[in-house]
Amino acid sequence: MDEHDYRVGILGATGAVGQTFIRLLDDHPWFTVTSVAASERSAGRPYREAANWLSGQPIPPSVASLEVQSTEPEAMDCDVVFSALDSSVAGEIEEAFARAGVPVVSNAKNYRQHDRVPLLIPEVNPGHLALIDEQSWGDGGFIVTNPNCSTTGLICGLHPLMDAFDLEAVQVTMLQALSGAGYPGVPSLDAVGNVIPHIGGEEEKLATEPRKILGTLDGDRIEPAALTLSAQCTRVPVRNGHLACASVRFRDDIEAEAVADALRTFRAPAVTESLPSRPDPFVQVLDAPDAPQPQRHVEAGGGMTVSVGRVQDCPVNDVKFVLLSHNTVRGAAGGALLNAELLASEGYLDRARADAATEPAAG
Ligand SMILES: NC(=O)C1=CN([C@@H]2O[C@H](COP(=O)(O)OP(=O)(O)OC[C@H]3O[C@@H](n4cnc5c(N)ncnc54)[C@H](OP(=O)(O)O)[C@@H]3O)[C@@H](O)[C@H]2O)C=CC1
Ligand SMILES: N[C@@H](CC(=O)OP(=O)(O)O)C(=O)O
Repeated sequence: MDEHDYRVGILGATGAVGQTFIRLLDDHPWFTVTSVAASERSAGRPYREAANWLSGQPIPPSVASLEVQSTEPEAMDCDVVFSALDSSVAGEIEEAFARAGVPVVSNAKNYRQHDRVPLLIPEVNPGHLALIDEQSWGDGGFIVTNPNCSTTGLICGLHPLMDAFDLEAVQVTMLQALSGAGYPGVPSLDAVGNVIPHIGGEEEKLATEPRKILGTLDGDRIEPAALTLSAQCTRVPVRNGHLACASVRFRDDIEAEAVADALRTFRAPAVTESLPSRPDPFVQVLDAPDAPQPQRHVEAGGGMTVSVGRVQDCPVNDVKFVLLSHNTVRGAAGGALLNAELLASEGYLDRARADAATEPAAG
């Protein structure tokens, strides 16, 4: 048996992100999917019938035959749940699992701004995991979230710059893929040959989530980073891959070459080294004048490596660049999986399992 060996339940398993979890967890060395849950529309049916499977690869046979459960703690036989629930129901359901002593690794937005809930990218703010010790749902359960998909990609590019320099402000225009809107998502007549310059709530998330992620843990709270960030978010007819056209301003005198160098030489913290889904490199800098492109570069590092190109001096801010990240892998299920791997390697899942074995689950 591996040092790490956990039974995983997936909440919202039939949806687009839930399916990506199932795909990424196939043959995972530490995690085995033992339960899948979704709405009452799907509960009671075999997974292969309940899910409108979107991937070209077949459903892993061990999952295809599982019966879909209702999203109640007592219906799920697992050590940890991954949540890909619709945000209209995620808040209540995730809380019920945490109160029942189950660790919740959530991809939904509901608890991202909760004072005691880490908004986590393992390579960026692994120390924020300590907030878990301040959570008090009962019975050892806890909630950890990953950021919005656009936020995740952008932060992967900004964190090495904040590490190396005194970053003051960021202006970014996001070109966001259709898969970010789930399935079936944006109506085809709105999407094809068009750009929609509004994604509900997205610009607000980009204004707030980075400040928490890049903030400093101060006792039992995060002191938000002093960073000014303004975003414009558009939906474009691309299948996968959110592209960010960004410019950054520093408090010191920094040029494009130094920015490219900081991105190339950044090394993720040692605590991430043993994590199976950790990409290497974390960020790749591409020199071709027409890179990065969603079609060519979105699958870098299995969808976990962020690509940066067109790093240039900028007459308005100091430096500008184009950044590409996989919105449903690095920005959703893959990011959450990496969070769960960090929880495992730092002992949080073993601790929760030990607590669950000694205390009766909440009713
Ligand atoms: N980090 C990020 O940036 C991203 C986050 N997301 C977030 O991930 C989540 C899932 O997104 P996506 O997969 O696209 O959404 P989908 O609509 O494809 O899937 C939603 C899932 O939630 C289930 N569900 C819906 N209503 C209920 C209910 N009342 N009770 C129990 N389960 C329910 C559905 O079950 P059923 O099939 O039975 O209806 C389905 O499994 C959302 O919160 C979304 O915002 C998504 C993309 C990127
Ligand atoms: N809004 C994102 C996807 C998403 O669901 O984001 P969030 O996890 O912040 O709700 C997009 O459209 O690409």
